[in-house]
Amino acid sequence: MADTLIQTENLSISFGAHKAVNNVSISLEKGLFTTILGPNGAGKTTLFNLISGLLKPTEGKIYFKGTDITGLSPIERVKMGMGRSFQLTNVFSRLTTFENVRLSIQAHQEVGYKMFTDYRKFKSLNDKTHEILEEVLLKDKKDFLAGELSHGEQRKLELGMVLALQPEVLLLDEPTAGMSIEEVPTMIDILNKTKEKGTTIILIEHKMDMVKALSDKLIIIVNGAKLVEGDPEEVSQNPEVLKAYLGGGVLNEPTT
Ligand SMILES: Nc1ncnc2c1ncn2[C@@H]1O[C@H](COP(=O)(O)OP(=O)(O)OP(=O)(O)O)[C@@H](O)[C@H]1O
Repeated sequence: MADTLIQTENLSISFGAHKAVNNVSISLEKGLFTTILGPNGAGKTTLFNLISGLLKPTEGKIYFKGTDITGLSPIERVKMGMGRSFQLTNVFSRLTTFENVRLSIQAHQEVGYKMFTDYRKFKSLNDKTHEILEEVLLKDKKDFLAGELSHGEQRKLELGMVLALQPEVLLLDEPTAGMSIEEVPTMIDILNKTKEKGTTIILIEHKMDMVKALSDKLIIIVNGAKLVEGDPEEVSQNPEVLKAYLGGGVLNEPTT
């Protein structure tokens, strides 16, 4: 049995009278690729916001490697090894692809402008930037302004900027949203390689072909509550899950 990396215990949040996340207890294991699935408005992004610290729960606890992190800020959680993508809001469109990734590494290493006087630091930073650009398949675009990249390339850049933070666990909310169908397989490749390197990945995704290609474990959220979690094959045959997906079609069809 793999080690638990993140655990939520009876996690809830209400917006007014609406309980967007309702008493959710889940375990996210080290090394596993876990996908969180559920209908629109089920509470998946809100659950991510609670795990990454953007929202504070009304009730319940969150643990990272056994430590209670419920009261910690998002930045403190990043420093502990939790990385989350933010739907392009962190990409600087007037900097090059290369500069965006390098800045992210610099921020993580807390290296200021003084590094430009230290050649070795400068070189190791540039080498690391090249390495990440290669991982996210953007080496050829390194000198392009981020604003000139296609939407799909910007999503890869965003992923590169999160990888620059060397996270132990990566929280990805629909990383292919808005991408063309042709670009999706490259994102699947990148995520598979990231997993092979030992990063634990938690994904929110609607594209079933992608979910099937990547997931070791599924967690189904419906109406803010956990319906079921477990092995993808078993979960996708679960009668309650099929019912929640209106007759079972959704889990068996490749969708947009
Ligand atoms: N800050 C907020 N204030 C009020 N209601 C909110 C807030 N954030 C989310 N909600 C509500 O909580 C519910 C869950 O939203 P959430 O975005 O988490 O769903 P989701 O499962 O990620 O949906 P989708 O798949 O469409 O992205 C929705 O009804 C949404 O309107």
